[in-house]
Amino acid sequence: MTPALSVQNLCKSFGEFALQDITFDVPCGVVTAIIGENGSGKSTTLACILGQDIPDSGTVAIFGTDPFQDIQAHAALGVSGDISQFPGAFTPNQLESVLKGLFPDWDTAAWNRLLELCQIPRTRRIEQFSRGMKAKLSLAAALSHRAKLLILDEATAGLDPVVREELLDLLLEFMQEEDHSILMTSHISSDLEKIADYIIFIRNGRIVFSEEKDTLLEHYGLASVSREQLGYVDESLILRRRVQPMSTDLLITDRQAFATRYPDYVLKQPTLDEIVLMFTKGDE
Ligand SMILES: Nc1ncnc2c1ncn2[C@@H]1O[C@H](COP(=O)(O)OP(=O)(O)OP(=O)(O)O)[C@@H](O)[C@H]1O
Repeated sequence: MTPALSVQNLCKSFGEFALQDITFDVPCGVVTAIIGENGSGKSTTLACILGQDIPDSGTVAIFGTDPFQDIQAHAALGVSGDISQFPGAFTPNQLESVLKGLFPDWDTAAWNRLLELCQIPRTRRIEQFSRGMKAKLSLAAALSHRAKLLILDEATAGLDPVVREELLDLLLEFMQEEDHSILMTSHISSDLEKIADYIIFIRNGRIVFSEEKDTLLEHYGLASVSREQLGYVDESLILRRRVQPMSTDLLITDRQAFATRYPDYVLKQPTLDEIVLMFTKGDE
């Protein structure tokens, strides 16, 4: 099946920073999250996909076609978060008039429902909105033009837990349709643990790993071993290691196998943050 989004060998340099050979697909029906430290290249990747930055090389296909040649592919795309900036002088009602003209499939009923649900005032200027209100408005707009692929850049950043939960519920509702997909960036691992199916970790402009979230959380393990215990551990089970003052942390690829072979060792299921930390601070 044609993926919702296919990114091949994307490269983009800004002085010392270089996005290098970014390649991944977002299959239909899947939520893919790009994670990584500040400045690792997440937003640049999205900006290249959306044509806001011109890549030095590489290709982007949305539902199999070049989004810059095929207007239909563009209409299939909903954008939210930092990358979607609406004119502050507009009210939501004025914004709707513009969006209706831009998107032939505009769904007025969905827009009305979402504005009601998110308690967005229709006649207040957007520049007077709080960050949470802007985030909800931008997601409402993305969800109201019957997009099949949502691209969300830090869509839940800076929001209180209640608003975050509301936005995540809207995204989960969007994902009820099997041909819908999401590509998102986020630093909030609890959000990702709730909605992402696939995790792509970028560091210094390169993909370090891309893996199913369930594989990361269900199969990986985090062991804490003494120097003596470390000597007995089968190297082939160790993905990353991080030396601590009193022990060594090991990121293990097969938690079950490790638990069977070393039943007395301290071992737990890692969080997404701990996995990222092991890839960032640990050694191979
Ligand atoms: N228009 C630009 N001109 C020059 N440098 C840029 C530009 N856009 C991004 N960069 C640089 O590219 C690098 C990656 O930035 P990017 O915004 O993609 O990171 P990020 O992973 O999204 O970070 P964050 O988590 O902080 O949002 C940074 O070093 C940034 O300074």
